[in-house]
Amino acid sequence: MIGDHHQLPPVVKNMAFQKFSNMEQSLFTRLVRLGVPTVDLDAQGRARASLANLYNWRYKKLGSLPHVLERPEFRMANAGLLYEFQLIDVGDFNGVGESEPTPYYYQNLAEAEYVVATFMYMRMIGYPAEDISILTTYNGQKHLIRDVIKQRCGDNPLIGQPHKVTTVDRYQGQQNNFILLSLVRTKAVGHLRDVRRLIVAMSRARLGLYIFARSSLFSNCFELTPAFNILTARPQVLHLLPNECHPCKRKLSERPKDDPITVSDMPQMAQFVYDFYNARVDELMRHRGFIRANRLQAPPKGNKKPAALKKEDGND
Ligand SMILES: Nc1ncnc2c1ncn2[C@@H]1O[C@H](COP(=O)(O)OP(=O)(O)OP(=O)(O)O)[C@@H](O)[C@H]1O
Repeated sequence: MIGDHHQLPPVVKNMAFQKFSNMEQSLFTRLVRLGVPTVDLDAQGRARASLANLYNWRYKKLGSLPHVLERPEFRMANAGLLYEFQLIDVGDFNGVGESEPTPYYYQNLAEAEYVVATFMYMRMIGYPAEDISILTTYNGQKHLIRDVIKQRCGDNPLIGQPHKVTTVDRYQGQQNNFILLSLVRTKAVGHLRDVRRLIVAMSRARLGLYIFARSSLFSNCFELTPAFNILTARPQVLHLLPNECHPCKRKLSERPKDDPITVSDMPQMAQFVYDFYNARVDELMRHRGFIRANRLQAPPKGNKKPAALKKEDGND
């Protein structure tokens, strides 16, 4: 029998079966708890070793197989992005963070727009759409992200659609090269406090993981500290290198040629992506004459005008 009791258990919808018969506990967990001898696998073959550090603390001694240290795709950086993983702090948009239009149906518009803008940015610098999955911890947010995609780039053949937009729970057992993750909540940690959900969320990406969240909330949650201590050791504003194209020619360990630009919030990212797209389409038209390119809708309007992008002096 094979299983990972550090990931999420089966969903049992019947309350009596779930609580009284304890059927929420998988057979594998039951056997482990009864002291049945088990063998722990001690090497993962999915992700860059740096990404695996976000969840290997939960296992006895989880190292990495040689191919994730040696193969070129694992040695190269992610084009256009300074870091191969980052926690991006997302503030309120027009005074709103999480919202709950109906009970337990959580949404966060700032994160939805930020995630979609990042997806569009990645597409414009050459990432294949099928290499990117968008995950979130709530069904409400999944629907909101799908709506934002439809509105911003749904019918745009230059951008296309991500491989999947779904919840962490539904994505258990699946993987993709690049994962954009929205954690939604801004007032309470909610069900990410279940470390098994955190482990699933952190372990889906092979090459890049970008987490959009209210940083102060999650980094102060005791259960999540091993992962969030690593995440918060890096700056929590998105660092972009828009002159790079996918596939990246920069090694993960190499300093980029240009100084990165930092994005302070969602409206700034949305405006940047809007301008970046228009500049690219104009350039295509200049060089290739007429092309059929959709124009983007104006970026989301906040109460304040988005600030100008900042160039970082040097990079750490
Ligand atoms: N020995 C190996 N050689 C090459 N690639 C490997 C090896 N082992 C695992 N992988 C890669 O790692 C990925 C994850 O492996 P697998 O799906 O077996 O893990 P898992 O434990 O079922 O993952 P999870 O339950 O976390 O989704 C595979 O898709 C494969 O790409």
